[in-house]
Amino acid sequence: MKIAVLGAAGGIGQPLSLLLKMHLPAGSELALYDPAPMTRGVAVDLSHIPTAVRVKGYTGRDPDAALEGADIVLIPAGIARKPGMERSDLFKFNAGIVMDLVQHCARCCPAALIALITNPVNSMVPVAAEVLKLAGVYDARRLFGLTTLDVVRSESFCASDERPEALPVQGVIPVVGGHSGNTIIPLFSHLGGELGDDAAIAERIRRVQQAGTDVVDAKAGAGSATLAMAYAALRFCLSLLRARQGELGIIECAYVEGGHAAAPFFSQRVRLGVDGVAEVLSYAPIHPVEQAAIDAMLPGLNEEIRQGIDFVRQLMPIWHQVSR
Ligand SMILES: NC(=O)c1ccc[n+]([C@@H]2O[C@H](COP(=O)([O-])OP(=O)(O)OC[C@H]3O[C@@H](n4cnc5c(N)ncnc54)[C@H](O)[C@@H]3O)[C@@H](O)[C@H]2O)c1
Ligand SMILES: O=C(O)C[C@H](O)C(=O)O
Repeated sequence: MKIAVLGAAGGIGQPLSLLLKMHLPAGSELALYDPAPMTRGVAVDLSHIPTAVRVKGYTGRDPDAALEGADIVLIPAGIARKPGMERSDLFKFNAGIVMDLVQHCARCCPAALIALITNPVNSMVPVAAEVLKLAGVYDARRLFGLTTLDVVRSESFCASDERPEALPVQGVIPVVGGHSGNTIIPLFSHLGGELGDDAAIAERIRRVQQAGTDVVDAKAGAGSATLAMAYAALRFCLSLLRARQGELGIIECAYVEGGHAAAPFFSQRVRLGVDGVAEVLSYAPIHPVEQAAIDAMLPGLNEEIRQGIDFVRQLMPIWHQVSR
């Protein structure tokens, strides 16, 4: 299997590449692309770790050599938030980057599974979908927005300093909706047991929704979540790989197209198979507080989706003229 990381020299890209070098199955190939000149150095550095994973660094203007033959493409390319910013403020910088990179994916590895980390995820996945559609290679089963960090946080927040052993079984708490502010809806009701009153449930949801901003504020201008994100992306990538190699029963949450009546793209539990999403799974039944949170955020989520689609539909014709 060949795994390409686009944005590999960045805050997420470096620890993610390290984790991949350590945990990918023996014989895998890791292709690291970033326009930052240090990328080859990152690859040389990682190549000194004695695991049976080949690493190669690529820089320069386009990622084609890194993408050639890739089975999975992980994209943490683009800028991150600073205090006071919303994820949506990143749209104008990151949409062009994603549009460009996904065009290269369409050309060089049209059958690859693509997992987008770049924010705002709620709009970037529709951007990528439109690009792939225009290139004639779109398959909704193969495109994912990464929301695993919300799942990871929901699991972590079940434990506390007093009860570090309270971590739930991995994957039991689905996080649905999207990946920004109130579109992030962790369904703690799936844990079963005593949930507390409505205010307590709402507060648990709010804590997960706020978690990204807490990191941004705590890093005080030096970026957003990188380390837990790298862990989350590794976890998701290994699930994709296991499913691609035929293992059954692999379930993850991800922001994908289809499967939800109220929004064309929605983060939900999916069963993974050889070609990506094999089945979108129901998250019912849920608590009324969780349902109210979903209902309240849907207009905003649909607006973010529309922004991504419109961006590509307006820009792609101009883009093609300029690049001809
Ligand atoms: N989905 C999530 O849960 C989640 C979590 C954390 C961060 N993020 C997002 O991930 C993105 C990256 O965050 P970061 O902290 O690694 O940022 P960063 O600035 O540290 O790194 C981004 C990297 O992207 C590279 N880059 C820029 N243009 C590129 C291009 N055209 N092709 C390839 N690489 C390119 C830069 O050179 C840089 O190395 C941000 O948009 C951030 O908001 C998402
Ligand atoms: O909050 C951010 O800007 C980064 C990421 O989306 C996160 O949830 O940590």
